[in-house]
Amino acid sequence: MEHGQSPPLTSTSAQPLFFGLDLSTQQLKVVVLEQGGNNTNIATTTTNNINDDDLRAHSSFTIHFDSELPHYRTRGGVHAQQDQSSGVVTAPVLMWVEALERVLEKMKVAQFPFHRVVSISGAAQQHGSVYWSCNATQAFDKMCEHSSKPSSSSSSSKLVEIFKDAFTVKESPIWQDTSTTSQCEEMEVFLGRLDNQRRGCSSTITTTADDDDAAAEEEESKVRLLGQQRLAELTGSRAYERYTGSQILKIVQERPEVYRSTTRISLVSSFLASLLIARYASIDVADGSGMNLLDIRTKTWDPVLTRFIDQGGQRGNFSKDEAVDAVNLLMNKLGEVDASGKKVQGVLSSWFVSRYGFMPDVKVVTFTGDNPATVMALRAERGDAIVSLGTSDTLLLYTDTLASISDTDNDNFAISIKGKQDARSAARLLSVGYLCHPVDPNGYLMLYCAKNGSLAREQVRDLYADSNWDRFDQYLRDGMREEDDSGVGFYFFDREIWPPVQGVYRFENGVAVDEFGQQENTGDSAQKRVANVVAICESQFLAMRVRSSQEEATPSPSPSLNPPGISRILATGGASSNRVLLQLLANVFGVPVVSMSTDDQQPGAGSAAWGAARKAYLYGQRHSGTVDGVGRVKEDDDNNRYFGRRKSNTNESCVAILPDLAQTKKYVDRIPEFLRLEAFLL
Ligand SMILES: Nc1ncnc2c1ncn2[C@@H]1O[C@H](COP(=O)(O)OP(=O)(O)O)[C@@H](O)[C@H]1O
Ligand SMILES: O=C(CO)[C@@H](O)[C@H](O)COP(=O)(O)O
Repeated sequence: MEHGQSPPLTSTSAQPLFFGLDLSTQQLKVVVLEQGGNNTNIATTTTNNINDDDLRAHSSFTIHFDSELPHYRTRGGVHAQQDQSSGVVTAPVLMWVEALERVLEKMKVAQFPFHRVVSISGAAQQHGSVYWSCNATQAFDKMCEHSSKPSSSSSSSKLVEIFKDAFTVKESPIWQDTSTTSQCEEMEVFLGRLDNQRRGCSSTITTTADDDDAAAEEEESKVRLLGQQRLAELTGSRAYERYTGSQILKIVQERPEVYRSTTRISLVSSFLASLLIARYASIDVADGSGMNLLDIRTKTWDPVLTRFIDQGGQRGNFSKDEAVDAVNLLMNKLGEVDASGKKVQGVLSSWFVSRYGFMPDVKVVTFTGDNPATVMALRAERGDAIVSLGTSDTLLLYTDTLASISDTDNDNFAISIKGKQDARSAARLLSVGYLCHPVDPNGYLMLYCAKNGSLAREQVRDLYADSNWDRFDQYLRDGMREEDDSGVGFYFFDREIWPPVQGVYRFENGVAVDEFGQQENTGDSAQKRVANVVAICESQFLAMRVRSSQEEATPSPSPSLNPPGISRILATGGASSNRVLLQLLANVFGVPVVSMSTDDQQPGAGSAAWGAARKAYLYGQRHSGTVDGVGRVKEDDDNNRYFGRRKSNTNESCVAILPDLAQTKKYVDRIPEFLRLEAFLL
């Protein structure tokens, strides 16, 4: 869909509607689903393989931040600090507030039937955080005052006006931020030391008596790795810069007065839900597991970690024994977690009711992260890999085990780490994380995320393919046909998550090609154009493959063609509209790729919003089902609802892209060399 254009709304049906929002990196999207009824609106002409039950697409709307809210001066929806090495990346929180109002105004102009909306849920880019001031409650109250006045569009009632003083931090740190390396280290070292103490092991860096630097370095590395392992076991992931815990710690340390005056901390998802219900909404369990603060098994905030952060980390004066009993401020600021992911957080604020004509009892169901919401949209089953090619390239694997983080023999873990090399391989092993499933209480999502996804492909397209996706596709197709498979490239325009490296490197036959010098020397050679287009896409997908199955670090005499445990990929996100890219993805993984289109005009781009609308449908209204003694729908029925009738009613085969296994063999053979070159960058 062209950004900012709305479809004509022609339906006269009175079927209920379900709203799904997605506040992603580059835009705010709304996907509206309709239950049953005549199918007269957009997205109904597509072969829509998600649309396998009573729900169909009704309409969708978008506000693109860069082009439609230019006064915030974002690029790719964000502000990156001029000094790129600082790693600071933020988004203006009021831009998100304004986007919400603007998208609803757009719907109003298109005569959207707001009165038919029954429930709303939402999704948002993960990990980003929003800091509310003590004025927030006043702002929420103001929303309710406005409702008593007749509907008006006077500037005084604009949401940005109401919320202009409601935040202590105007620029929210987002998932692309990499400025918290030292805070991550602090969190890991802290847990490593605690663990050493627990095991009665006194040999930590602080007690190393001699001044042997190498030994001290080795010791520090051991403690950190032990802490990394502990943090991963506890929260699902080792410390990542983009995760919310280290971001909060940075604010506590660098702006303690701002932290103190913050009354509540939301994720981007729970912030958006709060605007809708005009009070604080709780953090969702799946999105909350991307914070390094939530115990992934008990689904509650970890008291030791939250207290450590509240006290300013290592620079503070943490005392372990106080942790459990003391009033834990950070825990208060975070509020409750919705451990089920299915709660109705409240009803839509009367501000929206009077202004747009919603009914007064519209239910708002817990908002989640964009990746878990995509899983909701696709009804992924255990063993499915979901690849989202949005701003980030993200791979999720629906599983019921926390395999790679809990199989390590803990007591031997630290002892077996001998030096830098081992430390690097151990860190690589922990380069994925785990989130709780958005609604399955026993399910987890293994997560691998690359920061240099679509925007990096766009840069290569602009440098080597005349800023044209068709040309880019043509080069990719040409390159995929070529016999020569000697090229590997790493296009980390921004510092990558793993490996934590910034820069552009291309290798031919294992030797670095010097083409990315001081002057941007893109040249005109056709060979170079093809080589770069192919190298970025192949390397992005190879990285995804090696992360999703950790066995491939060493060459195996008889490697399997597809990564163990993955039999198909469900692809989504803006770049999944590109069939050539999906063919390459199928070839690299050696499994069929099913393209999950949810929107006929920008296929794949609306999955998270679709998943959110589906959540609104499943949990925002009464359903018939087995009811327990206190009137709740039984868990089994809840889970069946999640899976729906996907198996019996799916037509995925018509959009599956099959792998060329001869190509897959080529990629499997290349994995050891790929890993060798990747390690070389570290
Ligand atoms: N034909 C295409 N080929 C490759 N990438 C594409 C194509 N069309 C759109 N994209 C990519 O899709 C990205 C947007 O994806 P989307 O899922 O909407 O992002 P987000 O949800 O993170 O805001 C754009 O940055 C763009 O590079
Ligand atoms: O950081 C992650 C996942 O860990 C990203 O996937 C963000 O959730 C942003 O999503 P997109 O805007 O790329 O969809």
